[in-house]
Amino acid sequence: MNMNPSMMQQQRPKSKGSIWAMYKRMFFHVSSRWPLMIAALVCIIAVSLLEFVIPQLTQYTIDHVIPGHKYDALPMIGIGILATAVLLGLFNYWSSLTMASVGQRAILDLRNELYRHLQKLDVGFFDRNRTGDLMSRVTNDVNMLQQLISSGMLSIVTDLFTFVAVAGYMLWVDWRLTLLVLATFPFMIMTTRFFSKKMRFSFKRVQESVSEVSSHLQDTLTSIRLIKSFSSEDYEVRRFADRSEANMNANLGAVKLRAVYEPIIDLLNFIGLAAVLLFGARQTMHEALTLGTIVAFMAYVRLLQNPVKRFSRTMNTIQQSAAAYERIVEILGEEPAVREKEDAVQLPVVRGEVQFRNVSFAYHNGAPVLKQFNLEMRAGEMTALVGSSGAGKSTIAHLLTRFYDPQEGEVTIDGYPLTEVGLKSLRSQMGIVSQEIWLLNGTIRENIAYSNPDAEEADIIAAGKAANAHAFIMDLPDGYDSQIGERGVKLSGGQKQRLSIARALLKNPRLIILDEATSSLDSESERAIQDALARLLAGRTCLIIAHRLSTIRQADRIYVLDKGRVIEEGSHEALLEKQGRYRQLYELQFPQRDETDAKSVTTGQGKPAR
Ligand SMILES: Nc1ncnc2c1ncn2[C@@H]1O[C@H](COP(=O)(O)OP(=O)(O)OP(=O)(O)O)[C@@H](O)[C@H]1O
Repeated sequence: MNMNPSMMQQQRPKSKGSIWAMYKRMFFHVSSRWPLMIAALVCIIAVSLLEFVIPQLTQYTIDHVIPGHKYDALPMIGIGILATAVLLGLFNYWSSLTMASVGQRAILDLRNELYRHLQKLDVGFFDRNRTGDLMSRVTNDVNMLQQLISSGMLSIVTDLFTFVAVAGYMLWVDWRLTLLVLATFPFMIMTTRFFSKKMRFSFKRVQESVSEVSSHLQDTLTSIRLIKSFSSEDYEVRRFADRSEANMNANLGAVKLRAVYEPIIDLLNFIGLAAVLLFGARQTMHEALTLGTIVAFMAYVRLLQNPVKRFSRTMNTIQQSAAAYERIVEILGEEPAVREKEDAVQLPVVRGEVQFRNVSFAYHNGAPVLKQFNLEMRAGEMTALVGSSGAGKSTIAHLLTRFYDPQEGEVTIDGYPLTEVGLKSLRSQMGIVSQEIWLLNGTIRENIAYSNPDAEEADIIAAGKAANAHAFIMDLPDGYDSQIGERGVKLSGGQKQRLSIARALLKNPRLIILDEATSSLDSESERAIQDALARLLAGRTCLIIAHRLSTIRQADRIYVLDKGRVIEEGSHEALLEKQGRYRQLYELQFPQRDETDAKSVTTGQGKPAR
């Protein structure tokens, strides 16, 4: 079941996505790099102080150098301005560099934290959320924060420092003129507060629309064969265009807000400037101020307004980051439903005795799948599950691997409840060969060794041979180093299956879960797979989800399921004799075969070595 990003938000408690919380978390990520931060701060202070020098030199030139005809002071003033400009450049360069390196490190940490957290979440979480949306959060949303840290954070600190220093100095020079300028600030704060909320909302829409685009890409590019086979390219192009347009509209909405907000701040700045000019001109005419002071004061007003103007632009980045941050904390705030207890027992090597006791289970918001379900698997035996599609067979395998926890009842292995044991110690003893074959982009060797990364080359080849895969692997141009493509697209169905068997063999698990493929293979590869499977199953406890009854005649115990309940149970022969559901299913699959024939098959011939 998929849900869009806004659905994900409705489900969760409202996250504390405030700007302060965002800064606190980002500060936590950079706190260990305090020497670099102090270096950046020193540079910032130096920049702010140096900003004063040029207006001071201007005032000195107008008030003293020009009236006094001090020609010999001019070269020194020129050198002073040049030196200040060079130092300003250097300190700006150092502060940008140090803050960028601190910021990039924080982003790296955050992205890794997010990915680590995603890896901890349970399978149910991934059922409910779209891969494209999650990808967009880890890439696009984290990138948004990158902007905040590398440029936004620096400019806020610089601007704040400059603002306080300049305002303090101006108050000292002429408090009345300064108060005139500062009178416009409450209006700026009100305007900023008004727009910041709207901007955040608008940026959230932008980020969500990006995630819609990303989800669509993920869905369709991974299903390109489906699209081609139904000739639905044009349909998908139209759907993509709709999502792209929604993204464009969301972006335009954000731009519109910014386009209104910035001119309002500029207007307030001009009002402040005009007030200083008019009042200052009067004072100068009354000779209460020197011409140099008023010129220098106008420069200070600019210095004071620069950070305000810059801040109004940074606001954009801050709100964009805050919207992205909200989407990131939504995931970080998500708790895994399947969790390992702190005092979890590390499971010793198991015999493989499994019990399902009164287990009831439903998927998230779904109808009950298992109701008061009981099942027993004996160590070293083969237990098979049969039943109509949707009866709950794969669900039983999911509960055994603890991909999900049941709402009622318990599942135990060798008497240990699964909820009490370490997840790694449980899953490391299980091998899953599923009808949906999970392969990663990479080489054949990497895919086989995924179950045991420390495996020796000889073991990998032995697994390949035991899985009847060695011959086809050696026929490939690069043998075990051949690339198999995304999800193994370069391999046939049967080859993929044999690779997954080789991977399970290399793991050498105590317990095997075989969710049998329904796909019909040609008889040669079917025999190759059956042989490989027989080797995999030999000597282990096995749970087989059978679609073809021919493969489970040799099972020690067969459970027949219907709508999440066991309706029959026993050996193949006993179940055939019952003349119940199993027999019905059997006759459906083998319509020509009579009972005697069926029995003769089950009692010997064709039974794989176990
Ligand atoms: N991840 C999931 N989220 C929600 N519902 C699910 C999920 N997986 C399965 N279901 C539902 O649970 C029920 C049992 O599914 P399950 O896959 O266990 O059946 P099955 O017996 O293995 O079927 P089949 O033989 O077709 O593979 C079905 O109704 C299915 O729609």
